Amino acid sequence: MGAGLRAAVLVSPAAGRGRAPAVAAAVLAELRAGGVTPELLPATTRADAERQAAAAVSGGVDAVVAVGGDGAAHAGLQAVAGTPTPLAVVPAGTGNDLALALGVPGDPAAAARAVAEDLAAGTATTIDAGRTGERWWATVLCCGFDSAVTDRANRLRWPRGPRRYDVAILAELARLRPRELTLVLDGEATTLPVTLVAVGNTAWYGGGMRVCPGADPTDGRFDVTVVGPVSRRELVRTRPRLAAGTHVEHPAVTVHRAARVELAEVPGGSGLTTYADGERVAPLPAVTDCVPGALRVVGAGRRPAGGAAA
Ligand SMILES: Nc1ncnc2c1ncn2[C@@H]1O[C@H](COP(=O)(O)OP(=O)(O)OP(=O)(O)O)[C@@H](O)[C@H]1O
Repeated sequence: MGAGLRAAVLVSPAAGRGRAPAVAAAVLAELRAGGVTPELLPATTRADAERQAAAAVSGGVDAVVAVGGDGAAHAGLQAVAGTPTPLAVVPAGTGNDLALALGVPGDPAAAARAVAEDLAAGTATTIDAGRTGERWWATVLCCGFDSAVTDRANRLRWPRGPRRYDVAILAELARLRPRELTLVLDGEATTLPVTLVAVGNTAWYGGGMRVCPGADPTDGRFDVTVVGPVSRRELVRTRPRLAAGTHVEHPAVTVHRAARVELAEVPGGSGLTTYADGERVAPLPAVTDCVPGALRVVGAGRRPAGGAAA
């Protein structure tokens, strides 16, 4: 049954500060041992990765395996979403929120074994995916404080690594103020001051923060967490509660469900953009749809979503 199985493998060169390339050989070996022929794609940029993965899907591979963090998965997703070809994520990045939500083993070799097992057995899990303009995403789309931090961190030349985020957070905290957004949820519009909006297909973003704790990627809808105006002090004090998802009990936080989410700044806004899977997705105004069952995944369901590695 497993004869002739082929998987295109994307390795995110910088993921996990070099962890993805370091585990790639073990991942390829596990795939081969499980009867799957890996085809390593030589992409060195995100655009190459997307193009090469799309060509591999057209060429009839049985799966696209993304080795890296959520950015690697995001690149693979562009090629497979809306097609029957499944995506596999092998967690080796700084942020592995999709792997966490899907219950993928935390160890890259074990994750690759699970992929080969599912491909050989012909089993896959189907989940929803978000679509904003032409971009697909799988985890959480965010707009507001968090997207401004990521935007700023990406513009900083110094310091390098995760410290960039610390500097960007301090800079954005210093200029923290609510932004007037028009939020349209399944056609119902409200204009309100917000600190951030998180549109969740799955629960986690930012490397293990459970921002949309009730999000279920099989229910055909997003969970939308809206954080209203909060002071700097409250934001700093409430952020640690994101890990457990208890921030939703804060009086400034509301949670909504919708299949279509439209976000726009009121005129004179500050040029906000949206990020999803840790990647820049689209500037405002942005319309996002939950596309039911758009993504098939293999190697998932080996532990509870968000659970500790088995
Ligand atoms: N195959 C690839 N080739 C080149 N670049 C890629 C590839 N896959 C992903 N990238 C890009 O590399 C960056 C980092 O990758 P990824 O998100 O997988 O790792 P990470 O460790 O979680 O990264 P970060 O900590 O920077 O978020 C992303 O911006 C992504 O777009």
